[in-house]
Amino acid sequence: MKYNVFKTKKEASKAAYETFKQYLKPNSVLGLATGGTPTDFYKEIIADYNLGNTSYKNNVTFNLDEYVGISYDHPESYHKFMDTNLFDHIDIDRKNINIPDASSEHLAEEIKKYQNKLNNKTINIQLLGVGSNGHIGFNEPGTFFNVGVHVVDLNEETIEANSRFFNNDKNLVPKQAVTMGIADIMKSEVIILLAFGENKKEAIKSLFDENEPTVDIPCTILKNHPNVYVFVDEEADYNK
Ligand SMILES: O=P(O)(O)OC[C@H]1O[C@](O)(CO)[C@@H](O)[C@@H]1O
Repeated sequence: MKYNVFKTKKEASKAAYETFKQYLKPNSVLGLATGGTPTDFYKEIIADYNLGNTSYKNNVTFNLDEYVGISYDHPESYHKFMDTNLFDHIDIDRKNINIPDASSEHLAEEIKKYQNKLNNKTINIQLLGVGSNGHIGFNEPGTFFNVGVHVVDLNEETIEANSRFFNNDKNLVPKQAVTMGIADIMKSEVIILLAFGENKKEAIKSLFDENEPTVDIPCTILKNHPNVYVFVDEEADYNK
């Protein structure tokens, strides 16, 4: 695991983008994340695209997750998030965008479909954030490492943390999500994990301690991945 500390989220995101670009090919399959963490990273993608340095015409994307129970046009749906923060600003072909359809009435079928699509591709570069409880995607503590795409009940800590996107009202936060599983994430060739803020420090620390990976802190499975880059700001630096 390569560990990189920068003063700010902005600087760390810029450096993470440089690493991303080293691996980026015109036909790379990209695994994408949402939440507060990747926003500056997406700004870097857009800025470089606007300079004419990149094109995403032939890239395929897979998002990690989506809330169950809110529509695509809800401002906090991850479909909307991706359009607003990235897809509306680059030349990606809409038919190459994959995000779990968590609003489907046939969720079990949708999950199967998403799993099949993932099984037929290799994610070349996976972008990850991490929850303060160590979740990656929405794989909450206790999730088995061999699990694929599934519906998850969000735990209290996650609902509390994400209420900042829902007028600070926990009751408005969806209680479930569809998420790629840890098994899917671990198949990615390169993982770029970003973490910003004091509340991520413990999760980051768990990536570098002497302990074996544990389902109690899902991100610790990344110790078993051969090619992970971690970018943090000073507040999330576990050495401080
Ligand atoms: O980036 P945040 O909002 O702190 O959330 C942490 C992580 O949890 C998720 O929201 C769960 O998908 C990730 O997208 C995110 O990186």
